[in-house]
Amino acid sequence: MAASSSPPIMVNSCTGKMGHATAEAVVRAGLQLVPVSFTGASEAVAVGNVGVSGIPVELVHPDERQSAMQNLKAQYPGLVLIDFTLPSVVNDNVAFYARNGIPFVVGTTGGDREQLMQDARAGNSYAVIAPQMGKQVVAFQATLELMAQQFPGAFAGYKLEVTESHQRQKADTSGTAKAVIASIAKLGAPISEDDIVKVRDASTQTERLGVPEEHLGGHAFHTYRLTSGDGDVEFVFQHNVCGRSIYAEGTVDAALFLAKKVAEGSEQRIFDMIDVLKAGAMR
Ligand SMILES: NC(=O)C1=CN([C@@H]2O[C@H](COP(=O)(O)OP(=O)(O)OC[C@H]3O[C@@H](n4cnc5c(N)ncnc54)[C@H](OP(=O)(O)O)[C@@H]3O)[C@@H](O)[C@H]2O)C=CC1
Ligand SMILES: O=C(O)C1=N[C@H](C(=O)O)C[C@H](O)C1
Repeated sequence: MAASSSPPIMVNSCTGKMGHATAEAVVRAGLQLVPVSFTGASEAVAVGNVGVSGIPVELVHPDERQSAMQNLKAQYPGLVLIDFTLPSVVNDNVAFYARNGIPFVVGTTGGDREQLMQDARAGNSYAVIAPQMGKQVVAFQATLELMAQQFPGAFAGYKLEVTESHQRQKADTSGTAKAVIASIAKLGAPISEDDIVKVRDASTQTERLGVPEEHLGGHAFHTYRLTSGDGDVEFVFQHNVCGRSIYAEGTVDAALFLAKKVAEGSEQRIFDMIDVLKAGAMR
């Protein structure tokens, strides 16, 4: 494997909101953005390319991606892929990356997560896979997980209520919320993923949750409320994010971390963002 502390980075898809923000963060970090991006079959492809910080990035239709991949592997040794696509295509993409033996970072949520992990493992892939890339939110997740390990059942008998609010177009239930309830379940207050309340309408977002009008198109407001059986005690954990730069910066950290792991020939090959944070690899 090519050793690289400064790997060429390809972002799929630069036509999407997170993909574009991440590609911009790659450029901001002074790293080499591969000027090619796999994208969906929508009309965006008709445009042929998309500009990222003034760099024209060629768009590749799913039908063309295998032949493009051959060229990219030859042209960009040490390549790291980043995937911010859609829950409906993430499994197919991960299987494709794994088949091609390229290290990858997956921020895309949803899809069949068990299958996704299975495909990454079957390909013996180097990968960072996480539903949340924002450093401080990852630290919160890590803290909850530590609390669950140290004090399992500490919240037994408590009732958990979870609300997540995102931009109208978000198809799936928050992957972060799903991960957080898995930790809270170990603390003794389990709920089903179906019980997570999804808010997607603008009036509830602005009037009830306080989402600023200008961030209706890009926000992630999460509230986890734990109430004791008798109603006398309440804990509320909340993280409210406007915009996408917190995730884009964290994703660049993940790509650099992964390139280092490849260069070291690390035995562990699959990581999450808690691993990246613990390694002190988040700026
Ligand atoms: N881990 C984290 O920290 C974060 C994760 N996310 C997750 O990232 C994902 C993307 O979110 P967001 O950017 O808002 O979504 P968008 O809808 O803005 O972008 C999705 C992009 O995927 C493209 N796409 C569709 N099919 C394919 C394909 N087969 N190959 C490559 N690209 C394809 C679409 O292109 P086209 O229009 O041509 O179909 C579109 O540009 C979601 O799952 C979201 O939950 C978001 C924020 C943070
Ligand atoms: O789609 C988004 O925007 C986000 N998705 C991730 C999730 O599903 O948890 C992370 C963050 O909430 C933003």
